[in-house]
Amino acid sequence: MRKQVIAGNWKMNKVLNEAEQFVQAAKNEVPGEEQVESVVCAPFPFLHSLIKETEGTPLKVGAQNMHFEESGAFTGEVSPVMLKDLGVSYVVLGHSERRELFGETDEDVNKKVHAAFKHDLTPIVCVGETLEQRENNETMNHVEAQVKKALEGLSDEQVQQVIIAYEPIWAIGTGKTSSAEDANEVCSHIRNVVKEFSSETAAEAVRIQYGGSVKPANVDELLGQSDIDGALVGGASLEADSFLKLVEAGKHE
Ligand SMILES: O=C[C@H](O)COP(=O)(O)O
Repeated sequence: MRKQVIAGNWKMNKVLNEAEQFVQAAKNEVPGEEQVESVVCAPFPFLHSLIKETEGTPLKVGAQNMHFEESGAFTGEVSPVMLKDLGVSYVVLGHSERRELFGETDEDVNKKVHAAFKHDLTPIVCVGETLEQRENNETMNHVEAQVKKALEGLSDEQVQQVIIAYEPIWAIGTGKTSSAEDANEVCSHIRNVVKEFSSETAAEAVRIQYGGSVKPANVDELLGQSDIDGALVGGASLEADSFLKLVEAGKHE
């Protein structure tokens, strides 16, 4: 049985004081790690403080991006070595906003996934189609290509540890959610892709989240699907109350 992982992606929101207040309110209220994995992926300037604040609690801290190089002349970038040194556990890679707004390619995402494993960070790899691709029935092919490119060169054991977040781009921040059945169909396809690409063991182990306007009102139905193992949540993860409802739902599935 795969453990659900509920990750909040705060994106470029909050100031330090607000971030600290959030984790103070949530860190001892989230269920134990054996029931559900609870993660907040915060902006870089908050990571150090939030990791100190959450030490010894089930609430884990993730980053929203990183460079694939360990160090060097990459002005403005943050390396996996820096994240690991701070105590970061998870890193969101290849979010559609990174791909669309900052030109990240599948090759970049693949290099970042390898760098994450090298530094013992759990990658949350985002894939998903545009509205146009969905309307042209290209969803499955597009998502399949993204998954294969992101996982290229990983060992079977590494694939088992990856978290894949399926986020239809048209559902992000729009209030439009994929129906639970449609989301599950794509997640199930992703699991089959992993099976062909890697192994049945990897396909059984890999966690596949859904993301795109997940909120307390729809999370139960989404997490109740056979191939959805958690959620990557933007807007509804910004308030502790709402985030706690989401992780509570993960516990029940
Ligand atoms: O990473 C999170 C996703 O982009 C979903 O964002 P949203 O929950 O605000 O739609």
